[in-house]
Amino acid sequence: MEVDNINTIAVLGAGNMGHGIAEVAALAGYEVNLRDIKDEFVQNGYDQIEWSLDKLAEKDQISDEEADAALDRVTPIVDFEEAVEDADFVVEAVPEKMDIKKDVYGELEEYAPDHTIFATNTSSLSVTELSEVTERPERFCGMHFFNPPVRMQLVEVISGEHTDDEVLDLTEDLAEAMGKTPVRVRKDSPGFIVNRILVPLMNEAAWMVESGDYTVAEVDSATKFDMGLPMGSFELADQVGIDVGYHVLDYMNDVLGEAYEPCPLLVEKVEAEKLGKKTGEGFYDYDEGGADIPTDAGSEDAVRRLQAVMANEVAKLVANDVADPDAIDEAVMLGAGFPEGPAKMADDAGLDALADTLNELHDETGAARYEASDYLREAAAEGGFYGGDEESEGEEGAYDYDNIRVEKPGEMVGKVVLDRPHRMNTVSEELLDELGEAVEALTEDDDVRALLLVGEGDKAFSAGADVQSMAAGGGDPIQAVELSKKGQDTFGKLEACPMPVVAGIDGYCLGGGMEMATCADMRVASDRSEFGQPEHDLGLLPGWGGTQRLKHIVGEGRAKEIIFTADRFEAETMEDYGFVNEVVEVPAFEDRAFELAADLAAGPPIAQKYTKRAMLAGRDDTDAGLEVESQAFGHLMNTDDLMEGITAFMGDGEPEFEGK
Ligand SMILES: C/C=C/C(=O)SCCNC(=O)CCNC(=O)[C@H](O)C(C)(C)COP(=O)(O)OP(=O)(O)OC[C@H]1O[C@@H](n2cnc3c(N)ncnc32)[C@H](O)[C@@H]1OP(=O)(O)O
Repeated sequence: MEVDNINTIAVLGAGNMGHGIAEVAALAGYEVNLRDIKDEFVQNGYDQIEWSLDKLAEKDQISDEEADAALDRVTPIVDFEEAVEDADFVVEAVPEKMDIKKDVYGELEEYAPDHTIFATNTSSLSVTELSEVTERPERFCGMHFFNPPVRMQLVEVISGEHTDDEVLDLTEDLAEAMGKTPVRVRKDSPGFIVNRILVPLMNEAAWMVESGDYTVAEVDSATKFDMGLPMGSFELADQVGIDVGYHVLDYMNDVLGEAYEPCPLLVEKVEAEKLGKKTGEGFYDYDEGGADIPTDAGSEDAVRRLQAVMANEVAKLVANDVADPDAIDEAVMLGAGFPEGPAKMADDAGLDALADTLNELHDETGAARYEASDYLREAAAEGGFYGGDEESEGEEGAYDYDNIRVEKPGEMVGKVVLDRPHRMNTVSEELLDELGEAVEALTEDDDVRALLLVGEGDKAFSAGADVQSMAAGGGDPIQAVELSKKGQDTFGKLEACPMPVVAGIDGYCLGGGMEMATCADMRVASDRSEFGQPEHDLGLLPGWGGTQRLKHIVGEGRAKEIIFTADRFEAETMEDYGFVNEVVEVPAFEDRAFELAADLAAGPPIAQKYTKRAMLAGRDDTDAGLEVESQAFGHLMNTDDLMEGITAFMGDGEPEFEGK
């Protein structure tokens, strides 16, 4: 079966995950049978879908017509046979109890057509064990969505022991057709990828406090502000539910052994029913304002310990062939919002140092959880999980980055894609470094004569500085000055790049993202794009050149309006203000942005370079600009490009400039 043969999807269970998955499937154009055991359950799920679709339409993420059409595709059903008899694919999302799920599969096998694929949305149970209840274990896999499915990009596609590869391929195709990013989990291993990293992290946080060496505030400050993770470890445990984390850990403990022994601190919380946010109290008291994490209570020791434990989990997953480091990193960034994956973080920290930390803790405590996996040392000897190959040449020659992609789509265009769609292509320090390097390398690349700068995905060009990784600086003023300078300098490279630069903007273009786009020579935007400098709303100012560069494009009055109001502006308004050169409807946007870049790439490189240089030099000093202009005018007299241009003009042809 191919993904195109899937028309009807049955979603079993209309709870939080079930109705969310049904919504995603309906939005992707599938007929969806949403089934639960009682009318009121299934109706409640249906109402939630309606509410969520309305919200998407309110936010202009879909049109009213698309919302209505998606809802029309969902049929709420209680009768089991009716729900599955015409289903090509079934996603089961009933409660996380082995017995309940097994009963459901018994019934499902009875009524589902032979060709139907079964996928369980379990986050913690064995896919293999569930598959063995059915008569089609080879057409059974895990399809683990994250909560809420409509917003979370990641789907872990898990192979059971008997699953056919074609079934995994098809399930990945289906996840992509639903607009999600699938990550393959090659083995049915407890916690799969994301929970396998997060749950031991929470457990280690608890052991650190249990040992008396750290407080909750110190561990959470280290996690959130030193490591830059979206939440403190305890804050995360409270958010997920301490009981949920505990049950996954308990299962890991059963299957994987002593290294996953739950910390007594977690057990105490579960026994006292202080389960986190949902019960009003966990590690934090939510009647008293919840998590209030100090920005400066972390320490290098605490960070190293948490990183060492995560690195050990990465090593075990890789050694056991569950997933590769890049799949682990992608899954954890998409599923847990980490700014960087745990394998990359561990490589940066140094695997030998992390293994030493584990050894020291093991010597001190004798606890199995600190036994370093053999593979951790092996990977260290090979230069890291990525084998020290981060600098190696990728398909596009030397262009191999983590936060951006460089492509050469032809016609002498160098395309730079801001590639952090899981975080709205926000700009981290690493992204700045990579962008600066890429602009320099592209400038030297003979195959490239114009740059096209775009954002990955359809949500954002860039939503600005990554506030989370900015907070990871712990609010240090000196570091912030340096960060501001780095952004100014990097975008300055774009501005001073001798080639024409086009920014292709589709979606949000905010804060630092707008400051980056300001440094392009021309801006093409889709009609759904929104612009703004929201920094004043955060008590900041546009510190990557926004106070200086924007006014040269829109004038000081408009620049002040944009910065002081911190409002969001539509593409057409920004066209009126002179910021956007051209607004294009969404379907035509990509082609038009490329076409403009390709047009500019066909222009005379030397004249273009000097034009940019003269205009930049003349920005604050017209005489200096005029001087550059006249000198450049003289230089151009001596170029082959001038002859080519004039000959083509006389002969009525198109010039072919060579930059000579
Ligand atoms: C010197 C330069 C300074 C600056 O640039 S300061 C930053 C300026 N930028 C902003 O203030 C924009 C902040 N973001 C927003 O206002 C909203 O987001 C949007 C309007 C862009 C989108 O809203 P919606 O569609 O409702 O999505 P969502 O749930 O808010 O965001 C999706 C995920 O993206 C993360 N995110 C968005 N912007 C940033 C950011 N600037 N820094 C870090 N993360 C960001 C969110 O947190 C969330 O993540 P999760 O799904 O994990 O909850």
